[in-house]
Amino acid sequence: MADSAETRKLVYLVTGGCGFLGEHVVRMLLQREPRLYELRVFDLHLGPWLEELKTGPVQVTAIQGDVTQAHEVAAAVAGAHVVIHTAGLVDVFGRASPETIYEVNVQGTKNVIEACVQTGTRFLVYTSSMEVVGPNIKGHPFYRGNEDTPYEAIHRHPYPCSKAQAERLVLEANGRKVHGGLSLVTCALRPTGIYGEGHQIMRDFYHQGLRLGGRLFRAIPASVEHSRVYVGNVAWMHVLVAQELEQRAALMGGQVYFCYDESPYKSYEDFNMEFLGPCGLRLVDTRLLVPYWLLMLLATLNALLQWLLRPLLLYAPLLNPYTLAVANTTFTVSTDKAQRHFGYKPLFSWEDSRTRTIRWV
Ligand SMILES: NC(=O)C1=CN([C@@H]2O[C@H](COP(=O)(O)OP(=O)(O)OC[C@H]3O[C@@H](n4cnc5c(N)ncnc54)[C@H](O)[C@@H]3O)[C@@H](O)[C@H]2O)C=CC1
Ligand SMILES: C[C@H](CCCC(C)(C)O)[C@H]1CC[C@H]2[C@@H]3[C@H](O)CC4=CC(=O)CC[C@]4(C)[C@H]3CC[C@]12C
Repeated sequence: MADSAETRKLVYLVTGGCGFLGEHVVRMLLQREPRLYELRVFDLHLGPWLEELKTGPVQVTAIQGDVTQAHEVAAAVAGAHVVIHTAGLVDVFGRASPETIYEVNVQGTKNVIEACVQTGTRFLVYTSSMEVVGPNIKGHPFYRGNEDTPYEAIHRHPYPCSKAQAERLVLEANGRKVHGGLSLVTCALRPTGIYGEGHQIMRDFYHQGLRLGGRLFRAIPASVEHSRVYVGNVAWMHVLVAQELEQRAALMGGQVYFCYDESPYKSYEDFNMEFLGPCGLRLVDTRLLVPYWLLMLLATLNALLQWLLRPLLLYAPLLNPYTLAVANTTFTVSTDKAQRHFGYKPLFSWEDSRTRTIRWV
């Protein structure tokens, strides 16, 4: 029934559709949006897995393009009903320059907004980040906070600064008149640290553990808690928002939502052990041997080395003053705003999310 030509009439565009989150959004749309007629997947680097999706009832159009190029974005957006903008440069390790991070995350988002306005696309869902809130440069904990919790969101690092700027642009664009005279409806989703199939840092930790004889070394106190969210639930939340934006425009337009599910609050390292433990790794407590001041010193040395070596090679280890500060600051969310506004409930239980991730690692 859902496959009849009359029910399939919507065109969706997913920017960054070949990334870790983007691929899950693309697959979720194909599974859970019966009104889909065409799905445009826009990315700088297209994945070979897209080919296998082209045989189904939905027209899957792969578009190799760059969000920093306004004309490429406008061509991809033209005729789309909904844009899900996940493309971004996720870099907290100093791999890219601050200018490039701004170009992709801020200018790229401006281009997406302007393309919607020019071409008459009315619904825009933006993948923001918890990082637009915190942890802030003062290392203040954010404990079981929600979208209305007061918090000093002050940042210096280019990644959170660029995400915050882009999120503001998206929210301010809500209500703008698009081509044809109707209003643009926008909203932003703020995932906490995402995990699941395709999470590259998890694989890196796994390989690092193997190299160290099946051990990883605890650097951060177990009492520092983080919220984490399964990629399938983040994708589901994007799909649900996209589906509900039209009917609930007055309520949801211009709003932000944290992405949450039933994943337990744990330290970054203990949480990773939920998956790496069953894969044969163990976490060794060396915190008494490596005190925080020594870690900070190592992180600062890494930053200095990165700067010194930059003319010769790219040195970008996981540990730097910023990642250490994020890993060492409690950031947990507790909210039901997405449930109240558009009926979100996690699609995957914690057990499911854990099993799927372990299988992937
Ligand atoms: N990974 C995480 O824990 C979190 C990620 N986010 C946000 O989610 C979004 C997706 O992140 P991930 O999937 O983790 O990253 P990712 O790096 O796996 O995916 C980003 C995608 O965007 C594409 N892209 C980058 N620059 C582009 C450009 N100039 N033009 C077109 N496409 C471009 C990349 O090729 C990639 O496929 C990002 O906006 C990120 O800020 C938010 C919170 C947490
Ligand atoms: C890589 C960090 C852990 C290494 C710490 C060390 C070296 C002491 O073991 C990761 C700790 C927290 C992560 C970030 C957090 O989950 C929030 C994020 C949100 C985003 O939008 C993008 C990714 C990230 C910044 C994420 C990046 C890795 C950590 C810093």
